[in-house]
Amino acid sequence: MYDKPISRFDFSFSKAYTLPIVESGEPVVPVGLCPDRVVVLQQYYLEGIKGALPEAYLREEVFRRLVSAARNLPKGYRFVLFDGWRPVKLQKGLFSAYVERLRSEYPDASEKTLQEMASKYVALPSKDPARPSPHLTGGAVDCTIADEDGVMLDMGADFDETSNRSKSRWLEDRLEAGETLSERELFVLRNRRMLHAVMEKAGFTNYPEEWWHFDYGNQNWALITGAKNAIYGPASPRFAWRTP
Ligand SMILES: C[C@@H](N)C(=O)N[C@H](C)C(=O)O
Ligand SMILES: [Zn+2]
Repeated sequence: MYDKPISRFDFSFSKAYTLPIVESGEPVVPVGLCPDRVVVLQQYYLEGIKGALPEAYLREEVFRRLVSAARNLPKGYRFVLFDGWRPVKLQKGLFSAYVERLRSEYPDASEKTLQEMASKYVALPSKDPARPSPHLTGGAVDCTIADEDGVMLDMGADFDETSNRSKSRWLEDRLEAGETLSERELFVLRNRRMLHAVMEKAGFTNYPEEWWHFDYGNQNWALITGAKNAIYGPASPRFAWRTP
């Protein structure tokens, strides 16, 4: 069970952003209404990041696919959703916070270099209809799995950890290189494979630098699946009284 290796993909945002988008017009819906399968833990709201909201939102089909993926988890297990749809203000807040962190680590690096480095872990903020940041489309999901006690599985790297350990294939690569993994690492490998397998079965693709980030319907997804176009451009939930 869960012994299929996580596949390799040579991903690049610049390639993904060249793909056409044929917008489906599907609504962006709240996620908190299916807590037996998906627990919402809005990490950026909890951390007080500007633009973050207390509820999570996804395109309707993405939400349905996430719920259907949860049905393939072991009994009592659920998804924990750290983030879904993002307003551009939040994408900008995350990007600039990370650029500032990198600036203090690399004081001599140019602005262009810092932005290139930052975009490995936070997509460039953009609501350009031809190249939107993935989370602005409502088609990107940052998630993990919790067991029947509500404890998150050990994935070997924290959510949003900016290190090599976050690579989805971190342990696959070490195994392929002939390394012997510890008991804990074998457990982590099985947990990552479980997450990957259930998400892939539900039609999601994974961003190879982050074990927690999955896509459906946006340009990242179109690049990895070979679909001729993405179906989600930038979108927003309907807020009658507020524009985020
Ligand atoms: C910030 C992180 N959780 C994430 O979602 N990164 C990807 C690259 C993104 O911003 O789309
Ligand atoms: Zn993400």
